[in-house]
Amino acid sequence: MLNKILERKKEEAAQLILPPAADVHRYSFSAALEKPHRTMGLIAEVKKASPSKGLIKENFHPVNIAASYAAGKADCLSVLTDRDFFQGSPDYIEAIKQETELPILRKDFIISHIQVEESFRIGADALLLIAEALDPLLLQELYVHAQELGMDVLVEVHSPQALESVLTKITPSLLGVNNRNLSTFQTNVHQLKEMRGMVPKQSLLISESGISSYEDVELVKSYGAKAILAGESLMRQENQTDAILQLFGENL
Ligand SMILES: O=P(O)(O)OC[C@@H](O)[C@@H](O)c1c[nH]c2ccccc12
Repeated sequence: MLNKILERKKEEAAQLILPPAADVHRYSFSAALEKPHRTMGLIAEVKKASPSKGLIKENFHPVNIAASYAAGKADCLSVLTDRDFFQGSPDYIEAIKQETELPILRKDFIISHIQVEESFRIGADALLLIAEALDPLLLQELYVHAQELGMDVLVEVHSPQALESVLTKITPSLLGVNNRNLSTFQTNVHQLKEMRGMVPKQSLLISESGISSYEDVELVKSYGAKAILAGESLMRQENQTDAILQLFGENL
C-alpha cells in the first residue's frame, strides 16, 4: 500500500500548481507539545477515512471536529490532506484555522520540495516526513527546507532500522514512532518498547496510531512517549470532546 500511495504522490507532485500563501496566523507546533495541557501531549487527528479502515466518520465536518478537539484541550491538530486514500483535502487546514487556534500538522505523504512549499502556503504549522518513504538524504533536505519556511517537522519511523538511518543525517526535534506498519497495516502499541533506547535526548518522542484506551496512553507513557497522535479512536465516537476525556480517563 505504501508503494501505491507513493506512486500516486509522484503524479500529484508533478501536476501541482502552487496556491498563493494563505493569510493565516502561524503557531509553533513544537512549543505547544513542550507545554502540554496534561502530563501527556495530544495531537488529535481530523480523519474521515483510511485505506485500512475505509470510512471512519459519516457526517464529517472538519471544522466542527477541530473545534470539539480544541474544547477537549488537544494540544495540536493533525489534518489529513490526502484526497485519494484518506478522503482529506488541503483546503481543510485553512478552513480550520479560521475557527481554532491550535497548531496544525499537515498529514500527507511528502516526497518533494514543491509539496513542502505547498504545505506552507496552505497554512500548515508543521509537516510530516515518513522515513520509510524517503531516502535519508532527501529526508534531510526536505527537513531543512521546511524549517527554513518556519515550519516544524514531525519525522515518523516505524522500524528500528528506519530510525537508525534517519539518525545518520538528522536529530529530529519531533520524533514519531508509528505503531502501524504502513505496508501491512498491522498495529502494535508496544512498537516503541524495543526502540526507546535509540531515541536521542533532544527528540520529543510521540507515539502514533492505534491508541484507543487510557491503558494504551499509560503504556506508551511508560515507554517514554511525551505525546500521542490519535485519530480513529477519537473519530469513531459521536462527540470528539468526550472522546478525548474518555481517552485520558477524565470522566470515569
Ligand atoms: O487513527 P489512528 O490509528 O489513531 O492513527 C493516527 C495516525 O497516527 C495515522 O493516521 C498515521 C500515522 N502515520 C501516518 C502517515 C500517513 C497517514 C496516516 C498516518
